[in-house]
Amino acid sequence: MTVVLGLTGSIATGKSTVSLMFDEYDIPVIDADKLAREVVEPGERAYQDIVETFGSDILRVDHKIDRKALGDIVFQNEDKRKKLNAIVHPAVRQRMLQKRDEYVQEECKAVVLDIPLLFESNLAHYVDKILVVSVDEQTQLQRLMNRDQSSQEEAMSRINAQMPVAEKAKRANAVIDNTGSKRETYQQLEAILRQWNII
Ligand SMILES: CC(C)(COP(=O)(O)OP(=O)(O)OC[C@H]1O[C@@H](n2cnc3c(N)ncnc32)[C@H](O)[C@@H]1O)[C@@H](O)C(=O)NCCC(=O)NCCS
Ligand SMILES: Nc1ncnc2c1ncn2[C@@H]1O[C@H](COP(=O)(O)OP(=O)(O)OP(=O)(O)O)[C@@H](O)[C@H]1O
Repeated sequence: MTVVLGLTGSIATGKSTVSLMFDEYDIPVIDADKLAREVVEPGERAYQDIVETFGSDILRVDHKIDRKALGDIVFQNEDKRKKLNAIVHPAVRQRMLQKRDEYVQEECKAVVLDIPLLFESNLAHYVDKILVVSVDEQTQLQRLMNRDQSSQEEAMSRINAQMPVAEKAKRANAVIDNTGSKRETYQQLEAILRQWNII
């Protein structure tokens, strides 16, 4: 039986960093952020809906969606964010579950669903176990600003668009504290996967 692992955390707490570590164990990862980029490519249904809802000002000269411009809109305004979510999330969910089922059919030992909004979007029932990647708020803010070269204000508006990571940690089956080095994070992941008899 394939164990379906839900990997989550809050923005910039280290989900992508941890998701890369599953490679080491040949455990496949389905990345919701990546699927969310695929479903808004020109020609896709969600692309059309986004242009109709937000106008052509959010398009680049090559007609692709200007993610920075759209992000500036939706992370400042909850109603607009909900509208974007309502367009993008159903398409992401459909692709994610299709991929999950393919791995289950292949009888993989485990498959990871890397979903930033696992709790916010009530997706916990799609997975068997939930792993939350956590850091303290100061580290989260600093890493986000460094990674995205963003101001404190921009970073805070993104952080505030999600459930606090401490809240997510309370609902997890296991928590990885990613405040230390990547090596320490890797060791925690390994211990959890052993405990769950996945490796
Ligand atoms: C607003 C958009 C265009 C900004 O794109 P950008 O390339 O700047 O960011 P990216 O997609 O890489 O997301 C970075 C992180 O932001 C956070 N985030 C993204 N969307 C949301 C959202 N709707 N609500 C809360 N947090 C979000 C996640 O932690 C994500 O890992 C994009 O995030 C988007 O289309 N979001 C809606 C779809 C979505 O919810 N994706 C997240 C998981 S499915
Ligand atoms: N243990 C660590 N030590 C130092 N830097 C780290 C560590 N873990 C992650 N980082 C850095 O912090 C930033 C955020 O990490 P990452 O992109 O993995 O977060 P994320 O949770 O996937 O973010 P998002 O929600 O935006 O997808 C990245 O620049 C990453 O290189």
